[in-house]
Amino acid sequence: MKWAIIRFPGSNCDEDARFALEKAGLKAEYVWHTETSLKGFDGAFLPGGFSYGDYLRAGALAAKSPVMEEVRRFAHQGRPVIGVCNGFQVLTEAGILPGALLANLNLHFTCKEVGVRVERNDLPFTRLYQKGQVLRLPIAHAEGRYYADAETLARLEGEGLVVFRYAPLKGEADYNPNGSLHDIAGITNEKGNVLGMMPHPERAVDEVLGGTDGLPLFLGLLEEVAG
Ligand SMILES: NC(=O)CC[C@H](N)C(=O)O
Repeated sequence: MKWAIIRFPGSNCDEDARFALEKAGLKAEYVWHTETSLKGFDGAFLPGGFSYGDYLRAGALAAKSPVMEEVRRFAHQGRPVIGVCNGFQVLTEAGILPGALLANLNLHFTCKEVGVRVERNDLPFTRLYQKGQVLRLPIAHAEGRYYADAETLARLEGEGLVVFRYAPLKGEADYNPNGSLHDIAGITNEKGNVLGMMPHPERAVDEVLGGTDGLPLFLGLLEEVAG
């Protein structure tokens, strides 16, 4: 299974994404955002970073890149698409996932480890986790506050599209790092083939990085093909 790691001007987690995918045994290649075809690829990974310097709104300009039409096609065809951090922002700005990522409530760039609860494990991305398991993953963002209108939120909850929620690691009361509604850290689409999340699983795939809780997400993608 070959993954396209989409590079926008200002992407900075592209190499981390490649490291994680390859560590899990998957093939990955970088694809510049001006490409109009993802022929030969099975999945698309939109990495974190500051595409277009986060001008206008994080992800807003990258969402208009030529390659995004292909990413949209992948999403509709049921192929796996993952957007992490800035990648999640791009997916919402492109309308591929609902809602928006607003400025953190504290108005600070927040870089720390957080608890992230797995809400469903019937997706390729989460099949190797237990439902209810709390992962320790890093976040690093200024615009990570998940927001959606009441109707969209009700639909997300009603259809079980919330995949990850911020949760206490050690019983702390202030576990939601950015003010996301319903503590939402990651969502999927109706088909369950598109994942957008603010925490960085690709930065938690080796003890030397401080933890390995992100690795099963990538290993799960491998199982999908093997199984
Ligand atoms: N690591 C990231 O992708 C975070 C950057 C992101 N554009 C932000 O909201 O700050």
